[in-house]
Amino acid sequence: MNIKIISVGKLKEKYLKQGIAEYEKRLSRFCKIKLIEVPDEKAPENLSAAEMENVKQKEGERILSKIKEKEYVYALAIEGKQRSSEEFAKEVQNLTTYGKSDITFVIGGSLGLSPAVLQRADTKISFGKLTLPHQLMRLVLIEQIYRNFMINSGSPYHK
Ligand SMILES: C[S@@+](CC[C@H](N)C(=O)[O-])C[C@H]1O[C@@H](n2cnc3c(N)ncnc32)[C@H](O)[C@@H]1O
Repeated sequence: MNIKIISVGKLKEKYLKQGIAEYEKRLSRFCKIKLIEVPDEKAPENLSAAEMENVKQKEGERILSKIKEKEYVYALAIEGKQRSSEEFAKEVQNLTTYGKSDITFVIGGSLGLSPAVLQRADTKISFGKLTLPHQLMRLVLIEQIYRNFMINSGSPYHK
């Protein structure tokens, strides 16, 4: 299975980098994992609604340029569908059973994902109603992907 995580902006915090590197290492025996960062647009406080849409659109174009047609895309979105970890693990397992072995996760920038990216996505997944910082979201997501493999292999990691 090939897993790709596309996110916006450069990861700055050392503690997040270390956490993500740890899960990347753990995942390497289950799948090929690729983390892609696309440049973010400056988004100062005083942007108009149109300017905010413009930021999302530009970041969205960069995200879309990294997605191939064969990829099954999960857009991370607060308003998406919530799953339990078990449901999420089963869903990903089913995708591979039905021949979808390229799975891509997309995390938006500070203003979220553009309508074009949401439209391209095959599904939207929510990690709850709380807004998580987009950089922290990467760590939360990669841990859940690792958890998927642990659940599917019957490991006691998942209790
Ligand atoms: C700071 S949030 C963007 C907030 C923006 N107001 C929105 O509604 O998308 C940055 C990104 O992190 C991801 N994200 C944050 N919280 C999330 C949650 N609870 N569930 C799923 N994705 C989340 C989404 O991809 C979002 O685009």
